[in-house]
Amino acid sequence: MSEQEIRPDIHTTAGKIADFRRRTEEAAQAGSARAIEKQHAKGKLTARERVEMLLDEGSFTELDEFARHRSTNFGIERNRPYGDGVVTGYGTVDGRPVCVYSQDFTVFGGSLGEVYGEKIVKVMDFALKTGCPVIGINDGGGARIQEGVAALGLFAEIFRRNVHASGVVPQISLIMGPCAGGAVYSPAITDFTVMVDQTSHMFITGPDVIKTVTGEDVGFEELGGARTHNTTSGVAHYMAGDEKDAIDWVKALLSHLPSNNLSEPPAFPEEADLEVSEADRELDTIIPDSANQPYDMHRVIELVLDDGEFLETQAMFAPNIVTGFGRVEGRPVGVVANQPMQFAGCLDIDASEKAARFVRTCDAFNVPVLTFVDVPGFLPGTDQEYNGIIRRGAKLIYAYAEATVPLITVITRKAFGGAYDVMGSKHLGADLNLAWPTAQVAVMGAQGAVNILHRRTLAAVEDDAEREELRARLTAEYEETLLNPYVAAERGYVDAVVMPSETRRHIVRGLRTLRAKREQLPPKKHGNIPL
Ligand SMILES: CCCC(=O)SCCNC(=O)CCNC(=O)[C@H](O)C(C)(C)COP(=O)(O)OP(=O)(O)OC[C@H]1O[C@@H](n2cnc3c(N)ncnc32)[C@H](O)[C@@H]1OP(=O)(O)O
Repeated sequence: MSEQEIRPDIHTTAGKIADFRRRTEEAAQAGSARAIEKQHAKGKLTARERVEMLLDEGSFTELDEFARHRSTNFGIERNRPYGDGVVTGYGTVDGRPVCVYSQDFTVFGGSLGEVYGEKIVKVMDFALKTGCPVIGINDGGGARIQEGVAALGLFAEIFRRNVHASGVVPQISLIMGPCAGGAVYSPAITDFTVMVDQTSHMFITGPDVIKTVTGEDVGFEELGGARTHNTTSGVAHYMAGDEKDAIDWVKALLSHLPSNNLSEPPAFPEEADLEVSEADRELDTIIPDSANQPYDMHRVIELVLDDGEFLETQAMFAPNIVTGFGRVEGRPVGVVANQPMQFAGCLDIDASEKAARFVRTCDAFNVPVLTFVDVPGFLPGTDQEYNGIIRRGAKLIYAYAEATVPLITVITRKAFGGAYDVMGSKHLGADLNLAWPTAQVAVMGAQGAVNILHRRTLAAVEDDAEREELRARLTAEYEETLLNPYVAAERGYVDAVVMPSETRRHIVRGLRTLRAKREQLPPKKHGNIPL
């Protein structure tokens, strides 16, 4: 290749255009061929391949393609790739605008320096100004060591924007490689975090540091892999099988969210058939005769949502409560539901925090919340008490009580004690509270109540058979008096007792009417949710 072909004459228009083309080409191939090969060998896509997969074909407009670092430490000035290791810009997903940044592990291990950070800050500011979601694709070694405090400063600038954007535009983090040290706090502040099984890791301190400080032996996967953060820590909302699965999930998620807090979630023009269908009738037989027998709340949710389609969030974490999105009459709804198949549907710390955050996300983004209740109470135990079920369980009360989006609650079976109050009760501000004839709204179940109320009477009966006969009579008396939905209905605490098969119809009509709902909380700087 001649010297002229490599360096065109930039004193001519043709030369300037050729020079521009050369630079663009260089920017598109910032990582070395070896680094890209290593990336692919790990089953990972490059930063640009991921952006292409996420956005509608041909919709991506890149920003700061020619940005380069200005650092001089440790010889880094000899390597100044265009883009500085992060691809940023905007495009569309299903025709709706989004902003995106994608960390490039093939350049300085995706580590964040000053210029790289400035690029992310710029695209976040752009998203805030234009009111569109930000999707961050994380795959990097955190703060760029050579750039020291400049890198740390830019991380904090990103955190500040994450906080300011919170509740204004949806923020979604895809973790597709390492995300280590303080860098984890940007995804942690965003609304949803998606991890890929085996290839993504999040941790504050890595296995080597842990070994040195605490002596614990733990591998990357066990410490901060996708499974760990989906099942144990609750940091992640979805565990994807591969990168395509992760991106598909994010697209489905976006289809349930508005572009920003001032707009409505996207709706399909559909009119629900309000006739009771065969599928609806399945609900009339779903509750077992025995109060202690579980049933799958997923089925109830599927039978109420359009086409039975439910996008579950945090499915592997705190499975005693189910959260996720679906549609009713073409419009997105958030669903919160106790799951009798896990811990009998009891509320515990993890379930309370999972549901509280979900309700607040729906409220921030104008998504109505449907709550299905079958809760025997809070999970007993010293583990729960010592770890703060009092202050952490309070978050769910807080979330429901401050929510101003339409709230519809359906009590399918148990709604006992404080958990009745917590789970979207009328008293916390729900708009429509329905109960099935199988509902039991009371301070506690029959066995516990009889043991407390009639302990002395029962103890006074010496003959075992006689005592059990009396216990059965007292239990039946309690069940008939209090274990039903009608005491609550008498007081208007439930607005209607409905046939289970008519639930969908009631929800459709309720949501239609509640579209006009306007509610405001007292003006204040901000509340003080028990964190
Ligand atoms: C507020 C935020 C504060 C923070 O971010 S504190 C966290 C600081 N970062 C870290 O402690 C992570 C350091 N890096 C690592 O542990 C590992 O590189 C990591 C991310 C697990 C990836 O491991 P591997 O897949 O084995 O890749 P590798 O080590 O060969 O790295 C590939 C190339 O990337 C480079 N790199 C990785 N992290 C870097 C960093 N933070 N600053 C500057 N360069 C970094 C690394 O030197 C290597 O470069 P090269 O290919 O050998 O030229």
